[in-house]
Amino acid sequence: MPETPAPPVSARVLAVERLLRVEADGAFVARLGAARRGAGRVDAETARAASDYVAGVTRQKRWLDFLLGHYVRGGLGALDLELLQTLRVGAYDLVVRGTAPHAAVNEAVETARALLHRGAGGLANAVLRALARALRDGALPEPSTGDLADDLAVRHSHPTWMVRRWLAAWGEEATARFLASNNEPPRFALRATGRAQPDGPQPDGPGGVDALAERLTSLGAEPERSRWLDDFVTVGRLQPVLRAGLLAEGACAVQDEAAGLVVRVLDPQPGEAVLDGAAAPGGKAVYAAQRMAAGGAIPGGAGRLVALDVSEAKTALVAEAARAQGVADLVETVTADLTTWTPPRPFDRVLLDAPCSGTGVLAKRADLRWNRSPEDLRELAALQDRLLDAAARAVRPGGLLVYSTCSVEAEENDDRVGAFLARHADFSLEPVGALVPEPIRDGDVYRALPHVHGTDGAFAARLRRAG
Ligand SMILES: C[S@@+](CC[C@H](N)C(=O)[O-])C[C@H]1O[C@@H](n2cnc3c(N)ncnc32)[C@H](O)[C@@H]1O
Repeated sequence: MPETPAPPVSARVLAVERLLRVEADGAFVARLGAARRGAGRVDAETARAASDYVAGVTRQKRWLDFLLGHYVRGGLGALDLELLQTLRVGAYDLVVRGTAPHAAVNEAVETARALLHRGAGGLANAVLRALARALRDGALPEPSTGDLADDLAVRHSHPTWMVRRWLAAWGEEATARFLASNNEPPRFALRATGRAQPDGPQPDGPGGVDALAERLTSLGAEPERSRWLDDFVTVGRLQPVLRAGLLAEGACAVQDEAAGLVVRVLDPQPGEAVLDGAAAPGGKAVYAAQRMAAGGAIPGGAGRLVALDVSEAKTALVAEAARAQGVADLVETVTADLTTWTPPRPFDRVLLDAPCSGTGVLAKRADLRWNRSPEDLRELAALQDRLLDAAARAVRPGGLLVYSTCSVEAEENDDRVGAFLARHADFSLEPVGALVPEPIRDGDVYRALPHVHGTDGAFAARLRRAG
């Protein structure tokens, strides 16, 4: 008997199944997506559409639950979990994606029936029709608790404790813009590696960016040149880039412009000894090595970048990226705990891209906002101080230490630099100056903010050791 092929699964059903697993296991959204692909009954387009739903609903769930709570008698707590997720996907379709109400409601009814029973379909129909009517009439419920932090947190779907901190630091207008930007579908930046035309002549533009842009255009990826870096482009969707194998081939690397600018702040030079003390998965280390290689001939083969990370599995990723992008001979990987590691020699430049809360990358890491707590910030600050002290021991007299994070919290950025300088009289803050474009500088330091610069959030400071 020939096997009957399994019926295709709809993107919304697949999204609901994945959302249930996210809630049950706390599994990271991106990895979940990867794990389900290739299961047979789901084609690539359906899997991609489901991933978009999972990321979007995960980001917006506080706002979606607030809306749905107005139309579900007895409250959301009484619903089957499958039905709750189905309603979230339906509400996301309606209020965020702007899917036609008829289609959004029908899809939700079908999803509820497929996963539960007819009755669930009826409830989905009633709830989402009521929501669609409110949307049509411009009468969506708005949070109004009288507590601005709480109201903004619900409206923009963030934890209240985070919003309270940003309000205190930045005020209402900037906070609201930041929150909104964390819910925008992110654009992805790609760094040209000089290998976009491996068999052709030396490509034009820094890092062969023109050749890369040409290839991306031919794939329909619609690249735009980066506003901040002459060797970066941005694209709206990564799928065509992945499908064409450009990453595996080493033709480009996925790296946010904000991360690329940290390497510009480090400004590694050919022939120097450079340490990246928290290197995995290697985006900055590999870019730094490429800048060193592109900067000119290395006298006597001197000049190497040591990429150190505490995680052995992740250090392997650095080596892999260095190989794929053609700088394996410049990058030496080391698996060690930086706080107990003895540097084999003094380094001209040291980068410490510290573990952090990641509040600058909330748009890309859909689940991150729900997995952080105020205690994390305190623990991270203590770890950042220990790592900074360890990194400082590796810097030669007269050498440079660059401290960076992908956080927007002063407690992880400016305050750590201030505390470091108070502990280390032999270091002083050196302005980043023209190493990064003027609009993305903040006094002496580099600070990228998603709602201001359209990049991830990031911070970097140059700390010069006295000679
Ligand atoms: C923000 S990530 C680095 C990202 C990397 N610089 C890049 O651009 O791809 C921080 C890294 O610090 C590493 N790390 C944490 N504690 C460490 C320690 N004690 N010693 C060395 N590395 C550590 C983590 O494993 C993690 O890979």
